[in-house]
Amino acid sequence: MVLNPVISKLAGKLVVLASASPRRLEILRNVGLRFEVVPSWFKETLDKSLFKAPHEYAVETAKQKALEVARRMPIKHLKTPDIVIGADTIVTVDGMILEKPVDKHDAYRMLSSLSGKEHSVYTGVAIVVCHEKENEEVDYQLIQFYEETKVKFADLSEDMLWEYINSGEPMDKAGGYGIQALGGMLVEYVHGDFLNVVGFPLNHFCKQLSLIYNHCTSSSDQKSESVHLSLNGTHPTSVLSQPTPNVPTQSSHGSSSIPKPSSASSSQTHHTHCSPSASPAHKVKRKGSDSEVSQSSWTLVNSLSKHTDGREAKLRDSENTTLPLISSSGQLIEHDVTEHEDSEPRKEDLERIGELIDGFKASKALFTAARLRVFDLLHRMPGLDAAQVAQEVKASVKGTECLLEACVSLGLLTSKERTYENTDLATSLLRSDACFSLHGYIQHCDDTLWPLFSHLESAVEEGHSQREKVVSNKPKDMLKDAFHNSQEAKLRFMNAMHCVAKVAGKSVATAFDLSRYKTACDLGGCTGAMACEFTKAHPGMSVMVFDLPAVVELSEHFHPLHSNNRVSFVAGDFFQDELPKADLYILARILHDLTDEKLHILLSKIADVCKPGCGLLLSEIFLDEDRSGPSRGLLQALSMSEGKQRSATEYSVLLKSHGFITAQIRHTDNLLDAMFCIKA
Ligand SMILES: O=c1[nH]cc([C@@H]2O[C@H](COP(=O)(O)OP(=O)(O)OP(=O)(O)O)[C@@H](O)[C@H]2O)c(=O)[nH]1
Repeated sequence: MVLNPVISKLAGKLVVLASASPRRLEILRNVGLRFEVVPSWFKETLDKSLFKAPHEYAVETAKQKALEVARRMPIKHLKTPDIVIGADTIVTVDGMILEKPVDKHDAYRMLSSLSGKEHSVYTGVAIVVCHEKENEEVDYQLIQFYEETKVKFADLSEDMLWEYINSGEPMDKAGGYGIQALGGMLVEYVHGDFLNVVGFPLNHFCKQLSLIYNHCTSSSDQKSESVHLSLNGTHPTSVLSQPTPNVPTQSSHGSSSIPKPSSASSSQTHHTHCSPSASPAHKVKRKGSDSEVSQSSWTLVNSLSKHTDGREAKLRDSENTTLPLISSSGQLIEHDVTEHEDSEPRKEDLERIGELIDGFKASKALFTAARLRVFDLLHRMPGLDAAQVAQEVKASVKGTECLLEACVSLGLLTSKERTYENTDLATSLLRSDACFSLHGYIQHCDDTLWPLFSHLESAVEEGHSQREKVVSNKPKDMLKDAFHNSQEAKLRFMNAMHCVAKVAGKSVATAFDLSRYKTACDLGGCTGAMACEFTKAHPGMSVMVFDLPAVVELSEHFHPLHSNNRVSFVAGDFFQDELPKADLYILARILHDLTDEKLHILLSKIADVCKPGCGLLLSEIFLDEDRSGPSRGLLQALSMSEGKQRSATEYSVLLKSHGFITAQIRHTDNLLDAMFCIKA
């Protein structure tokens, strides 16, 4: 990165964008920053009246978004990021703070209050820098700032206002407009950073990064010094908090201190608008026990499963001496990790490789425990010991004990005095009767994908799926495979699809404002789980599930969906038969598995039946534009038979060739992303 060397300084670091905003993602990705997106779960409900100035609210919200992700990741993702970036954009006019409209009337209220006037757009940004220390603690340092841009709107007629609102664009945008798209037509002038209005003040951000990486934290000693100072309860006076001679002057807002809203964070935090400051550190201590969060003392004691502790201990041993590897013939190879390298391998590299090497063992341990219904059992009868579990699941005591211990190390179970209980994760996702159970999908992975992946080498050599090696019959299509088998196999396959639709359905169904559509058709909608989420999210909408006759026949096994009278089932083959008429078509997890030829046949059929203004909602895993992730999508491609994985732009281009214009894209942080297109 020539333009901004500091971006390249982040290469190799785990940078996390704590935001679901596709615009922030695009702004940062466009400058070559490599990062993961982990949207924040922080609810934007801080009491605005507690803030002296609106930008303080934006900064505090950005901070809470970033900290929530920084705290969650070590526990839920079992990895600690190096940097977490949070942001919050607000619009202020006539003393009011405008966020995203909740519905069309709210959008009308906002846009009419902006008509003919100048307003301010503030984006607050928080950068949380995480430092993992030798003693298994994580120190958090916080740099926060904001940027203001002034925007003047033209006078807006009622017709213009409603046309704009009905385009759907205002709904996920601060102040109810998107300056980068149709909303740009409403704007007379912009004073300040344009990208700040779009959601991220890139220039100011780069300057702050440069302060962190070029001037302030050149040595790890300095970093830890700042932590100890802040933990002593004093205001941070670390290097990060000292304005350096090179601190750029960003704007004329002068300095501001962060007030004390609901969290205790502010009590020790004083920041100037222009200079980066170290916050009182959040100190994370890893324990094998439940989490304990003490914000008031600015000390967070997070729980990490024994998994992390155990794994790190093992890696540290191997780091010093040898890395044990298992050869394909099963022999232990003592491999001197330093033998062929000039420099010692980095701890995080060893950790990453260790995770990859052991990944298959972890998957199979999970599959086996799920198959034996260990999580169901421990939900019904928590606190059993290994012998009792073994008796219930009809397995050996020795094998069961090993499996239970492995599950504890993976964060699926907890153990106390050699008795076992489910973790929250197991309770919510692994019990077969949980509302968001992935049990059926796990079974499918074990039954179908596991054998397929055992032939991966041949698949790579030959360039096609090895499905014929793992199913007795020849057809390559997964659904048809299932339908050539027993009823039980068909139901198992449907159950796998059902699980994914139930877990991802709400995120997909609520990703866009679809209130204008009254009838939808979910093509290949299987059990109707996704359709059901659409009817829940859109009270005025009815959804037809269009799927093969055999699927429709078996769908009644998936109660209580059939009690939802806004979900109906129509039997047919979308390649052969006429498609039902609807205002909105849903294609969830369909396109990635089709050949180009089939895909164009299907899209042409949808385009033919769609009138202008009809919607098409596509839900798939969207690959990063440079195809560097997410791994989930790229790994799935390894087992796909005919289709391919695409980025959001690739899907957009494909749909455009059939007359569908992409209106919005949503990276949901759930199992599936979503794209909303309108027939031109
Ligand atoms: O001209 C534009 N103005 C604003 C936007 C987009 O508006 C939203 C602002 O909302 P917020 O800061 O709360 O961010 P979210 O989208 O909810 O994502 P988080 O997960 O970060 O909370 C933001 O997406 C801007 O990009 C715009 O697009 N144009």
